[in-house]
Amino acid sequence: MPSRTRTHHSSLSDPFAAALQPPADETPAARQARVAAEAEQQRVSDRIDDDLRRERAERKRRAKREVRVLLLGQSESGKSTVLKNFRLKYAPNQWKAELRAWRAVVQLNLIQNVLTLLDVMHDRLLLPDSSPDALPPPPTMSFCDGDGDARASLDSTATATAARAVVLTPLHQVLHMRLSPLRAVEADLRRRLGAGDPEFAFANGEDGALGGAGALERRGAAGREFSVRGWIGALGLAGGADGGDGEGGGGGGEKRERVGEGEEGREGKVDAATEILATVCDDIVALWEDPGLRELLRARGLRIEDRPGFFLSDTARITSRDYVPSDNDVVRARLRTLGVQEWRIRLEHDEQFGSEWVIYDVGGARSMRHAWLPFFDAVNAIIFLAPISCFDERLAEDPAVNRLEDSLLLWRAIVSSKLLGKTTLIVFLNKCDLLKRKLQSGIMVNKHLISFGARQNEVGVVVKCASPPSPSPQPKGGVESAMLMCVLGWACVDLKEKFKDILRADASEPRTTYLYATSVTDTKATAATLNIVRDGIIREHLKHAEFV
Ligand SMILES: Nc1nc2c(ncn2[C@@H]2O[C@H](COP(=O)(O)OP(=O)(O)OP(=O)(O)O)[C@@H](O)[C@H]2O)c(=O)[nH]1
Ligand SMILES: [Mg+2]
Repeated sequence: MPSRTRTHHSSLSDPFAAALQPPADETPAARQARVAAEAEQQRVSDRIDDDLRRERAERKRRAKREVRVLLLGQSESGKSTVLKNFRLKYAPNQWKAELRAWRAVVQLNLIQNVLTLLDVMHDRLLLPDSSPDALPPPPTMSFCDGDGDARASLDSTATATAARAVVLTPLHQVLHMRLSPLRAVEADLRRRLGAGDPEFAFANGEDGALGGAGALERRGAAGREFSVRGWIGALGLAGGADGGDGEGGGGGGEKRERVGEGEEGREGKVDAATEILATVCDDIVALWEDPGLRELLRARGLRIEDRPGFFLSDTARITSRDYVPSDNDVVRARLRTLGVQEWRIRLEHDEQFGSEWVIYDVGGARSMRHAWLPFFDAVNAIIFLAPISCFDERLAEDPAVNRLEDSLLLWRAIVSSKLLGKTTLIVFLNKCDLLKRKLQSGIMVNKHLISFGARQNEVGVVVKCASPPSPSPQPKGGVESAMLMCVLGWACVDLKEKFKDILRADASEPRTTYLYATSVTDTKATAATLNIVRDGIIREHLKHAEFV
């Protein structure tokens, strides 16, 4: 056995090879067993190599099939809401399976609505004779625009005076007292949804999001906002490989109990939050329908019904013991995003190319925007959300900045980015429903947006449009409604132009860009828009991949 002898000799200078050598006195039977074992080891090793090769090839195939989309826009622009719409439309079975898990979030939103009302009353009940200065600004999430500090302070003085004129009664005191236990329920729900977990955080100004806010503001809706790094973790959803849907950015951490099931799921009984909510249902309804409180809200310029996560109109339904959130409840529920969440969505009933989508949902607050950059060169398309209803609001993180101006600045940064030169850009001019409501209440766009100054004197144009030129049909509701449609149309058309102007002036490369006026809480209309968007993205993707 010359070769063996040779190997044996070479092993003298190689301690590792020496260790692997068969003993010099190996018997034929032992040799046979050894050779068989080595062959088996080789077979296993080859199988592992094959598996890895197959996995790599599958990953490559998948990457070709995958469509990657990045959702961008300031906080509260509607990014997560678009993601929800996408899942509702294209992964309906998984969506349905998760509805129940959203119950705690909707309950938390409702309780936060109630606590905001209690805070508004609290100051009034505590300070019946206080001076106007003692009253803090209204607890809106974003700041209403003023024409500078002096004007703002005049406004707040007038607001405080009007609020002081509202009389609260002992009934308000009783309701306040009866509903106060909801503070503990709120804390409990927050804990169940992830408080104390380093992966989760509250928006209590940790990122400067509430800078410059007054005391009530800090206690108000914004201060209460709840943030999560990932729904799957917060809601205790199964997610991941089986469902073809999971989260990357926020992954890890222990699996919490399924909050949607809570104690009920484990023990067949109703959980504490649900039980307490059921017992205070009538008090919540009484408080929300109370004329005195409504007057106080009006006096303080607080339109809580326009705030994200508003559920007071659905109190009876949500506080029932067997409440399961509807599609629309989940779409309207507010859960602020932290960091970047990666969602893998396998489109149900769709086997063709483009059946796998990876959607990145990011936190939109200023302090989180640095985390967007690493995803720029990895996506086929960006859906940019610009909430156009916020023309009269200022950024929570920087009250000096108008929210609409911030969106325009963000848009400019995106179109001028060289990294995004080949990326399909889609803009959703979002929250058109809220814009319509604001215009209906008499607020004018050009009063708040400096860059719309040129339009300031063109209200006449709107008035002239009161009788729409034929052949446009007269909208239902007569001249007033026609005027409103005109204002809305004018604002949208003008804003669309504004976004296009920026694209023309600042784009790093010329490219197709799609702009849509949306209200993404309207799931039916959004489903139709998403279909068009999906087809457009796939077409662009195929073009770049040189498949067509
Ligand atoms: N009325 C109305 N509300 C909307 C619309 N789009 C989003 N919302 C609501 O606005 C709130 C904020 O939406 P999100 O999707 O959470 O906003 P986001 O951009 O993900 O915000 P961050 O996670 O903070 O970056 C939610 O309560 C939504 O239901 C819209 O078109 N109309
Ligand atoms: Mg979000």
